[in-house]
Amino acid sequence: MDGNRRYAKKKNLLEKDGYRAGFSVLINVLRYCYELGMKQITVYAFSIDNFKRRPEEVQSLMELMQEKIDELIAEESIVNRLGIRIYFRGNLKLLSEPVRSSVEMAMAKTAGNSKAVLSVCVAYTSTDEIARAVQESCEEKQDEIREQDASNTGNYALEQLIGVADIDRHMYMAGVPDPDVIIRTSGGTRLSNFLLWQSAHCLLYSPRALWPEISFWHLVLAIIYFQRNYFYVKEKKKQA
Ligand SMILES: CC(C)=CCC/C(C)=C/CC/C(C)=C/COP(=O)(O)OP(=O)(O)O
Repeated sequence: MDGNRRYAKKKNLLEKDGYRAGFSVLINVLRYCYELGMKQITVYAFSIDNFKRRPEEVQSLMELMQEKIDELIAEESIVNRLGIRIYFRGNLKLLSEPVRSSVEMAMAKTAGNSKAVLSVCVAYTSTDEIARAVQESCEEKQDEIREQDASNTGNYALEQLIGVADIDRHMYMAGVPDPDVIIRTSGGTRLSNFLLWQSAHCLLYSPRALWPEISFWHLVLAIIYFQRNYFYVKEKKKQA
């Protein structure tokens, strides 16, 4: 959801109002995706690198997130009306205690929704996700690794103990199908440490519009782009 601050500057708004506009667009996009039949939506809301921004900016974004999470899970919210289950994915222990509580409450309160899934990546970077998943996979196989150690043959068969499927299971994104398309707004064609593991066969679509300018038609164009390239993606997945 790139381009909120640029949008604020362009419209002569305060930075935090750029983020507010970004959140409103997220709600619209959720509705459009639902209407267009997309069942899995993942948004990159706050990276681990974003913690390095000015403390006032981080604070204001966290406050906004907390306020908006409460709106998202209100009884009559769009999320509940459409039956969307929310997951927050990332290194959640890096969040402050109040934000973490809101995030956990949102996951618990929407656990009964089953029509679609919204994954919100917060305190997330792909490299952190991969490193943690590898560490956890090793921890899980500790006993076997120790046994090999004790046998003292010097021949480690780690590739038999830890494979792609083991690492997959320990990802923050575990259980979410790999994305078909990543849409990066504001014209950038970088992944910025987002879903690196999961995007092996994924298309990247980058409309010039800033995130708060994204409309229904931008999504329709993204889908057309996907449809035109679908057979290539399908073939690549088959060969993988
Ligand atoms: C509850 C919930 C999910 C809230 C999400 C709110 C929201 C829109 C967050 C986006 C945050 C962010 C750091 C975007 C990157 O654009 P940028 O600000 O870096 O923009 P720039 O590239 O113009 O500087």
